[in-house]
Amino acid sequence: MQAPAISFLDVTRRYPQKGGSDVIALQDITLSVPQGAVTGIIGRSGAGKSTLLRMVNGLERPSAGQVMVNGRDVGAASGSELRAIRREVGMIFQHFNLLASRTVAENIALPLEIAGERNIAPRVAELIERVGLTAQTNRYPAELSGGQKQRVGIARALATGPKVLLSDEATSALDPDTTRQVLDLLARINRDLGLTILLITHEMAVVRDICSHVAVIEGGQIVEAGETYAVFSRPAHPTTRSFLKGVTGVTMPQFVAERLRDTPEGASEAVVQITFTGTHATDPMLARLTAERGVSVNILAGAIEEIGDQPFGSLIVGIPAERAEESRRFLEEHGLLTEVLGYVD
Ligand SMILES: Nc1ncnc2c1ncn2[C@@H]1O[C@H](COP(=O)(O)OP(=O)(O)OP(=O)(O)O)[C@@H](O)[C@H]1O
Repeated sequence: MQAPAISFLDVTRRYPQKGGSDVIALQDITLSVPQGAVTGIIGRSGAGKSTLLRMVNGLERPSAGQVMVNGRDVGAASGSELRAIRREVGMIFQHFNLLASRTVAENIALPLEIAGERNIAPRVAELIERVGLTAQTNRYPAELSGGQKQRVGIARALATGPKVLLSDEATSALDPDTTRQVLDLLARINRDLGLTILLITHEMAVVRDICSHVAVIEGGQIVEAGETYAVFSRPAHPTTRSFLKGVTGVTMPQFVAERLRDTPEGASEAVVQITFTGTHATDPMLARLTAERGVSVNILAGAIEEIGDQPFGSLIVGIPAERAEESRRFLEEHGLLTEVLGYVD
């Protein structure tokens, strides 16, 4: 197996407080970020996301443990070694951090100038084309939309040819359409350049849309991590479940919600949510349930999305109450996930 692009090994970060106990921003974090993948770290405000991200380019150092980037120990690096790591790690920001007095081209050229590169113009032109800003080459940041500013940020981060791109809430200041476009651009860059992307976000929709892997952080600890489709289909931690509310799957139709109750006594149907991922998504399991077991299934709502490159389907169905348990077992045995949401008369 390929070595991870980034590994956090038992990383703790404490901030000493004058006259008080330390703030523990991160505690015993162990996490691998796979090469060439898009990995999302999701958490609420204050969970420790920024601290974790900033360790990858040495803006923060661990109080204990190690952060390895492409086999190099960032926490122990100094001087030229740290500069070498930083050339391999680009970063984009929520508020873009562009220089107002420089044009699009001049902002993108800046890291190349700092690195002492010559013959910068062709490289800048290529980067501008990659992010779709050729018509804006000589504009100033104040003349650009938020999405265009973030494209400049992305081109600037790519200028020195990094292997890893860090994204600090890059779409949090953008509207949903612009967010979609910027995420599409990041996904394309990940594919075309094989760049590893590590992003932090507080929105599960961002994880759903571009991350193949996800880690959920709370109170400075990773509470759940794995491939996105796996975490989405079987979220184990309550925090993950609360982040997932409304982000995937189907919403219960109003006419069902109004009649739903918790107890099965005397009910005619059980209302069951069925989730299927990967290859199971296209299996005609409901048809088989009817054909093989003679159970008639009443489809109430459904949606199929793509999560982490895998089909991810959710259905809400009505199943005759007295056959519900047997039907659930049948579906689970064939790799689908089921949950009884309630009962209707
Ligand atoms: N320099 C510092 N000194 C003291 N405490 C700090 C410092 N930086 C961060 N912290 C604390 O560490 C914890 C984690 O902060 P961090 O900024 O990493 O969280 P976050 O998840 O990125 O939050 P947000 O989304 O609000 O930026 C918080 O409790 C924060 O107050």
